Amino acid sequence: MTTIAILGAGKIGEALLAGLLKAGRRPADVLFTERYPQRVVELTEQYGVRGVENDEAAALADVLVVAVKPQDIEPLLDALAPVVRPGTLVVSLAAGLPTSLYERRLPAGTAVVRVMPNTPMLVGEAMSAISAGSHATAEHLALVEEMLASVGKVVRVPESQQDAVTALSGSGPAYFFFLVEAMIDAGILLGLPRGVSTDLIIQSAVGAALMLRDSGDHPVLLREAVTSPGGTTIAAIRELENHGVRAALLAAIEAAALRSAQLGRAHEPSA
Ligand SMILES: NC(=O)C1=CN([C@@H]2O[C@H](COP(=O)(O)OP(=O)(O)OC[C@H]3O[C@@H](n4cnc5c(N)ncnc54)[C@H](OP(=O)(O)O)[C@@H]3O)[C@@H](O)[C@H]2O)C=CC1
Ligand SMILES: O=C(O)[C@@H]1CCC=N1
Repeated sequence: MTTIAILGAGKIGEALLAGLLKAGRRPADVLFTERYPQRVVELTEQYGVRGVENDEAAALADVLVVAVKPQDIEPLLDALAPVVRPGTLVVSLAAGLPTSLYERRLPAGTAVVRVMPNTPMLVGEAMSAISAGSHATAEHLALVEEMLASVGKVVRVPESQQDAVTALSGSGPAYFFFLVEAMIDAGILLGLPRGVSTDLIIQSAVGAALMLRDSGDHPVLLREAVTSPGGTTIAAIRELENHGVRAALLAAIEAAALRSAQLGRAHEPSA
């Protein structure tokens, strides 16, 4: 069985850890690293997996999944470079960081696959996009695809599209949580108890998400089916358009993609 080490078991690293175990991977086949001993204890107690140092992970694992913040990548790669074994596959989950950065800093020929996942991995509903670095083979891509398919959906994209993917599905869950939060507040404004408002909105979000996924209908058709002539929905839609919500989403997602590209540029040799 392939041994996977997750380097940096924070929010997305833990989501992957939990998702892999939930999908049936044996705790003995999953390792993680973390900076603080207390976090190591917590994760070990919760998941029954072993916390190790980064150099030990490099010695033991077939796949090293890098899940630290882009700002923490340089010291981690410095620590890994002398200990990464030939044949190890490095999988990057970090926003913005190109595979060329890893290839420059790790031993020549290291196979790297860049992945942009999202936190619904925790419930087996991740959306992950994967791209091969220049030394990653079809087998490497297939291995990463298989690993991520156990915790959600996977698509293959050219690496040049990863900043856009990061802005859409990487950050995407946050936009939906933000909308839900605002809609719950609208219920409060209308005088509903917070618990009732929360139940109404979350179940509406779940129902709408399932219709989007399972009906095969375009979102416009689904929205039109809710929008009765002279009714309540069109009164709300007019306000959303008046307040530029569509334009705000375009601008917000464009800003996220630009930030992803900027995070990558910060690690270019001349930067
Ligand atoms: N959160 C998300 O929804 C998504 C995040 N990502 C990407 O995943 C990466 C991690 O993000 P996220 O999980 O949110 O961040 P977190 O800060 O929650 O997780 C990163 C973890 O790595 C630890 N860490 C840092 N350096 C080391 C090291 N050298 N060795 C071991 N552990 C280390 C951090 O410790 P400490 O707390 O001490 O800093 C932290 O616990 C980022 O690159 C991000 O772009 C990708 C898709 C979605
Ligand atoms: O906000 C971030 O930078 C990370 C990457 C995608 C989602 N969270």
